[in-house]
Amino acid sequence: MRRILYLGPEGTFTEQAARVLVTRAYPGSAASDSSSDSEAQRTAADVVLEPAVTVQIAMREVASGHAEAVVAPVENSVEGSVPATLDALDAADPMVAVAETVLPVRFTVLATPGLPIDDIRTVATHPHAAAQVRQWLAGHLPAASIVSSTSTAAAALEVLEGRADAAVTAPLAAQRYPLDVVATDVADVRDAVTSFRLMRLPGRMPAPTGADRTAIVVTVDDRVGTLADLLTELAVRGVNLTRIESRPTRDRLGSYRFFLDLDGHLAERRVADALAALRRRCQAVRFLGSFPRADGHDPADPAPPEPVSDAAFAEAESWVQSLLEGSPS
Ligand SMILES: O=C(O)C(=O)C[C@]1(C(=O)O)C=C[C@@H](O)C=C1
Repeated sequence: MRRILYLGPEGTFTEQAARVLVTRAYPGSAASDSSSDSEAQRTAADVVLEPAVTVQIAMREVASGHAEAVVAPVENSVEGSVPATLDALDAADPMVAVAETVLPVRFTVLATPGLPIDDIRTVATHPHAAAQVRQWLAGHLPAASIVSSTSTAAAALEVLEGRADAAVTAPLAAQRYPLDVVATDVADVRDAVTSFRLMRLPGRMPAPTGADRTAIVVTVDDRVGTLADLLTELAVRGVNLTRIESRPTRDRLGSYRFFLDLDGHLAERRVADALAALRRRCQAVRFLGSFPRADGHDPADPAPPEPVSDAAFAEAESWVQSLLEGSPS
């Protein structure tokens, strides 16, 4: 039985994402049974979805071989990267992403059964969720203070256990926990989305699709122009940077690692060549996976410019080879 762990408990946005990703990454699995009330939810194809308390715990389980993969939130369009996931990833070397999905994020507010709205004094939720409903809370529950929880479903559990009056949750939580629904479809920013990735130990990489993403994390020297040099290596090879996020290395003040997302697949020459250049330039480069982009291929996306196409790389390499062999072509 292959265990796929997600940020739990049951009823998180991450569970919703895990169901999408598992179906995609493990064809033949049917991860759509949301009616199951068992802790570990069985799917077909020997895959079982299981909640974990934190992403860090889930990644440790994968690293130790006790679980096959983990699904974690990576980035939200309103609040940015999810630091807990980046830090867990940093600690869980090696771990690579093989699939991603993007979900619309609209919240449901749940409360202690029978509690009048005016009596709600504490609202529990995940910090990323809190940041997406601040205006709504100020308008509808101005007297309530926000209590931080490890996930939106953990917040629902806190209400169930009497440690908070209300919780800002994923819609799925309303099906999983016997709480009163105070409001649905809550979001300060209407079209907010969060991206999630399925990550596992390195193995067979997903094949290039023409619309892929490559993730890496780099450690650079603290000197003038180091970041500019790094970005230049990407730019000259026509590699588009879609995200750059710094996280402290935790060694000392002012020391950072950079998480980068690039358009393209490691199997494309320009991407491989750029990573090789970064390997020469940076203190450390860690590969975090090449996988199909959730948004698929945008027909408006231009193909890589001719000087950095795979064909151009191959032609130039065989020209250099011909020089080495003394028969210039
Ligand atoms: O708490 C959850 O339900 C999660 O899946 C986590 C998470 C996040 O980390 O951003 C996922 C989507 C929403 O943006 C809010 C919370």
